[in-house]
Amino acid sequence: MSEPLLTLSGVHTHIGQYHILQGVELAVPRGSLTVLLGRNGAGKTTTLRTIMGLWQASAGSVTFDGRAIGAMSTPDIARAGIAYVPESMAVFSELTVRENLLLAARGGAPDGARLDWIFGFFPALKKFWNYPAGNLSGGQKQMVAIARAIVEPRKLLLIDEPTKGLAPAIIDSLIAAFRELKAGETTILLVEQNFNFVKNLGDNVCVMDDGRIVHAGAMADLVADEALQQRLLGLSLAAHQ
Ligand SMILES: Nc1ncnc2c1ncn2[C@@H]1O[C@H](COP(=O)(O)OP(=O)(O)OP(=O)(O)O)[C@@H](O)[C@H]1O
Repeated sequence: MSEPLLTLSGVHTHIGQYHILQGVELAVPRGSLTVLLGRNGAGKTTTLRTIMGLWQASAGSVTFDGRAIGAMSTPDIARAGIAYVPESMAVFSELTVRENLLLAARGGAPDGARLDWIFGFFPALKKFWNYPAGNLSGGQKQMVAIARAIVEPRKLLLIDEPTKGLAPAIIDSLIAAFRELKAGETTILLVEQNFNFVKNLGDNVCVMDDGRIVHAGAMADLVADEALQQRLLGLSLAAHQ
């Protein structure tokens, strides 16, 4: 088997005086969609922010595509091929959808074929192309945020809870978009609390609790084992079904 695209080994992260990540071990295989599940406050967002260099790990290593990225700056990590879609949907409200995407394209104006591909699963973006992004609904803003991350090919997408607050029809278009991305060889690390959304989408699953990975395996194995689901996800399932 080839080396994972991303590996976290013994990663500890402190935020101020708080010891949040406590030895995270995580491997994201190339071309896979890996889901990071866990209850509120488990450390999922902190893991993504640590990978992105927004928090500095106090110990351990982060390796991406064969390079140690733990000491690199966030812009350098982005240039290395990682895109991050935070939970807060990073869009520029005053700018149009078009301008939001143009700004995200580092290599000049986005390729027309790529835009058509994005419009294929997010038609609303074409419709509201010249509207300020701030006027869009929450689901549409989420589409803009994801479109910004995929406007150019990236090796790895980090996506934090994309379904939060979204209507089922929009969740369906997100599922289609993630399937397409995966088919196009983009590796995805997806933080979610909505098990129903990810159970047919993820190849692998990691479950976090108290700043550590407490389970890692194939999603199909977790889906087939209700006792394990209950043990690992009882709290979050009860809260989110
Ligand atoms: N800026 C911060 N200052 C202090 N503590 C923080 C900060 N950000 C996160 N934490 C704490 O770190 C812990 C992990 O938070 P994190 O956001 O990583 O969890 P999460 O698993 O993503 O949770 P959720 O599903 O609720 O988003 C929590 O106890 C949280 O209160």
